[in-house]
Amino acid sequence: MKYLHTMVRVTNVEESLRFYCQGLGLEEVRRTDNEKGRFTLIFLSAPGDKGGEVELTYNWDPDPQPYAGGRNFGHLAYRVDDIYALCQHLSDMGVVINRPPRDGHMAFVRSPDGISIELIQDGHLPPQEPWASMPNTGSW
Ligand SMILES: C[C@@H](O)C(=O)SC[C@H](NC(=O)CC[C@H](N)C(=O)O)C(=O)NCC(=O)O
Ligand code: NI
Repeated sequence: MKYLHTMVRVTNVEESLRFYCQGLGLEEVRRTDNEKGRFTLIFLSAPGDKGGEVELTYNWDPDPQPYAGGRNFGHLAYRVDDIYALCQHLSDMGVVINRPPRDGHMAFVRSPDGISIELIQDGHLPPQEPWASMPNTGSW
């Protein structure tokens, strides 16, 4: 058995690609438009990591039920090279750093649709300003 992907439903393709690609650095590997089902699937993966993909599902017609994550879904986790630089980049793009990387090891942000994303850097780094003093803005 091989892990393939995690599917998340998105309400806005452009905003989602701005977050997942321009923000996190994922790349679009393929896309399918389904005229009959009236939806688009966009598969993203981290550069050089053909293992786990994220499948963004965009339904062309608004869903009668707003997408509200159940407590049974936790997060998508990525190992990153420089957690401080990535969080600064995301913050500069207007992404809220819900849980700043105080210990230089782990941070949490959310996608435009509220999907929790865990960022992990191997090895603990000393706290670096300003993240070390940044309030924890998330409800974790
Ligand atoms: C391509 C393969 O990886 C899929 O996941 S297709 C699964 C299929 N997706 C859809 O029909 C997308 C549109 C649908 N309205 C939706 O929002 O899911 C499917 O069976 N989806 C049902 C599900 O619960 O995943
Ligand atoms: Ni799928």
